[in-house]
Amino acid sequence: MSARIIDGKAFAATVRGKVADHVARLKSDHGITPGLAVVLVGEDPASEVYVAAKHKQTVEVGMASFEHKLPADVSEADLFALIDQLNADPNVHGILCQFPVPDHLDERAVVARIDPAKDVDGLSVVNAGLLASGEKGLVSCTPLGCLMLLRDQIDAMSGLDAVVIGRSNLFGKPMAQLLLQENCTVTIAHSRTKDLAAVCRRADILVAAVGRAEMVKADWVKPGATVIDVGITRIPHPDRPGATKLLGDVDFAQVSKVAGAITPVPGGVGPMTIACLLANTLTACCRALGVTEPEGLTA
Ligand SMILES: Nc1nc2c(c(=O)[nH]1)N[C@@H](CN(C=O)c1ccc(C(=O)N[C@@H](CCC(=O)O)C(=O)O)cc1)CN2
Repeated sequence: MSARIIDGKAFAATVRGKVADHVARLKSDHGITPGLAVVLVGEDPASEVYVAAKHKQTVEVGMASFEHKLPADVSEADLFALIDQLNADPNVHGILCQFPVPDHLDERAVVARIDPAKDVDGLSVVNAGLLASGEKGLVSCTPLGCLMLLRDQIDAMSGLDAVVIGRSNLFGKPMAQLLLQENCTVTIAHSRTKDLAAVCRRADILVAAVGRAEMVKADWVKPGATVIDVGITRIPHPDRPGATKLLGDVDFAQVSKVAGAITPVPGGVGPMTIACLLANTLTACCRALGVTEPEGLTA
């Protein structure tokens, strides 16, 4: 048996299309252009690529993009002054600081400085608390993207066993909350979980976000399960000197023979992250204006 390959790149394009349609309506009906501000501290090469992609896709869906690049040694006070200015700017509906930030800055303090209504990364304590309470907030982009892919793949998630490997605030915890909201029976597994393979084998939905390349093997997966791979590890390409290759947390070649459906890396979950960031910015803008929110773009 060979698993269905979940095409996250195509799905993300559909999400961006829906966002663009709604942005056009906001402009024509209300004269409003949603705006996203992205703050990049330092020169991490991967972050520069992601921030450039965010800018390009923001403009493509018709939103305003505000990019702020700060030096790696920027003080916390200067970074906070910029965030305060963005919080107060009525043309900015979403704000995010690209992670990781340099070591002298505290990611949690940075997130806490952002107005929760503009926290389109959904990482603030307020938004995490709203999600945990089942109330309306802004949901972290990568878990929201995984939820959209799962809803598209599985007709009835209610009652299914879901295992999330990874317990980060950015991904594992919000992912587990979203699966719980879908009435799954949810287990959060992590580095201290006993017999991780056996725990994973129970899952109808297995979501891997451990950050260890190809850790999830075929005998960890229940036949027919839906497998979502959130890992991205870049390694030197085995056949092409100087080139690199991306690996997920799942051994794709092995697991795709057992799973019912699986996301590839690249082209699975990754593209959904930026698509959901745009969806969150649109949602934040609609809420700020008190106008109808788009359907199907939130949890
Ligand atoms: N403030 C945040 N920082 C970071 C986040 C985040 O959600 N908020 N997530 C990641 C980086 N990221 C977006 O910021 C991101 C990661 C991956 C992709 C993506 O499209 N990946 C492609 C492969 C791209 C490549 O070739 O490298 C894929 O998987 O197909 C988009 C965005 C950390 N920081």
